[in-house]
Amino acid sequence: MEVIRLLEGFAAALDGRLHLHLRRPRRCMAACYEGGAFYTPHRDNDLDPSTGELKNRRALTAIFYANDPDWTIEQGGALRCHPNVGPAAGSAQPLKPSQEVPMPEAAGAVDILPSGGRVVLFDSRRLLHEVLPAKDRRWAISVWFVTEDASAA
Ligand SMILES: O=C(O)CCC(=O)C(=O)O
Ligand SMILES: [Fe+2]
Repeated sequence: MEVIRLLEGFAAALDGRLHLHLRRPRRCMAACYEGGAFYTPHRDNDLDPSTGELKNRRALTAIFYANDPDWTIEQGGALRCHPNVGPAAGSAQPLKPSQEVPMPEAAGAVDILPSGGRVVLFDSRRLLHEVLPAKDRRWAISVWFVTEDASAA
């Protein structure tokens, strides 16, 4: 599939510079949000508070949006990123979700519209993010690149 190859290309280019030892996953996900669907703030990989270990092996999230390229802010569905919250990865004392979820307009939140053709890459273990309610049907194809050793990189 062309989209997956595209995302793999971006991941490989990043790996070439950052030496994350990324591995191609076996699966990808096509997600369709409809009728005001949203996704609350989360990390794609996080520390399990009970064990202090990362919950999975996801290291890099890569998303391709398969929507109208002229998606507008009125259509909702932005990917809201909170780069100034956290990071959880590697932290001995992860914040509790109730402590770390900022107010919507909290310092430094960045909204990315899911415009068709747009590709977003981010650190699965660090970036707190959410999907705002989408008024129109919203497609996203996601690939989570993993590392052999979750503690690596
Ligand atoms: O579709 C998006 O923009 C992000 C979705 C997401 O955060 C997830 O599936 O973990
Ligand atoms: Fe996510």
